[in-house]
Amino acid sequence: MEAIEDNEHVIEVTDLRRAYGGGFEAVRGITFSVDRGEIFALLGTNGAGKTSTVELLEGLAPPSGGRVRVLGRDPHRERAAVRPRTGVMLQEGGFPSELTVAETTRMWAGCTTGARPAAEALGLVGLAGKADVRVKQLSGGERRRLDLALALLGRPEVLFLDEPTTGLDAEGRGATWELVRSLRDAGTTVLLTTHYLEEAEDLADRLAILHEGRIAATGTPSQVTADRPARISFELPLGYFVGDLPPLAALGVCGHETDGRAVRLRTREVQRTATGVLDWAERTGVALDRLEVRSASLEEAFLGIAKEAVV
Ligand SMILES: Nc1ncnc2c1ncn2[C@@H]1O[C@H](COP(=O)(O)OP(=O)(O)OP(=O)(O)O)[C@@H](O)[C@H]1O
Repeated sequence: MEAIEDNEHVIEVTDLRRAYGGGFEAVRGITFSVDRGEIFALLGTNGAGKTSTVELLEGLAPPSGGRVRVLGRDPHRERAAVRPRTGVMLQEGGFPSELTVAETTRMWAGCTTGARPAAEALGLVGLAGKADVRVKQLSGGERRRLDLALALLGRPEVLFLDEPTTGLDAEGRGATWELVRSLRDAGTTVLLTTHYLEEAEDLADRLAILHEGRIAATGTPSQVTADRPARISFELPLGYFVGDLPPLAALGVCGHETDGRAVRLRTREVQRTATGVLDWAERTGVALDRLEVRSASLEEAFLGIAKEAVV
């Protein structure tokens, strides 16, 4: 099979659009690319267009506008060439529930060219001990892991993971993240959708936040959070109020909240604000309890984007 050049993008999406039967446009001109060995996360509110986009990447439907390339090819028109080189983990894997885990995996392997041995795929996702259990008896989290094992059977170069850790407990989620990282380190390109922002923050090399069919923010997790205000929080001693601090605007504060003695300041100039607050505490001779300085999390960036878009 012809391989794409190393310097080309493994996934390339240009001004992509998808309209449904009634004329509703779920994907409204998005552009991004994913390089070999990168983990790219698509985030977004419900109905933002993540699944609609991933289905186009998987070649399940043609776009209504724009262009999509996976491994240098059109995944819809050249599906026969692209599909064997990709692994797909859908939101709801549909397999016969009466079969055992091993039977299901072997059946799937039978339809996959160059498949890994079933036991190896099950071992990767920690299901080796469940080989003889019927699929219907698996827990929700175990079914998710079986979905992942099936997606990995063909040693895919590109892996599409649609909400891979939904229903998994903290341990299962951690194990899946570790597996995805090791696949990435071995050169697999991963595109995932997720509702867990800490998952994207932890796992993704780069990400895009979709909102109403458009990309509202994209970059590395730290680029996406960089222009969001950081937070400085502390508790004032009894008898002191936020009005006792120097004028907040002069400290570079762009917003604040108080709750009893607790004060939370938002700032884009963390050093200036923190120095101003600590200088004041020193001069006044007060101790600030529970002092914390935190840069914006992806969750704050996400909520900010959703809120701005509503205004
Ligand atoms: N077959 C369809 N016909 C018409 N509209 C559809 C169809 N499939 C999806 N939509 C609409 O397109 C929009 C995007 O849906 P999509 O499933 O891509 O969102 P999503 O970001 O994956 O959402 P979620 O996080 O809820 O899974 C939604 O408003 C949805 O109702």
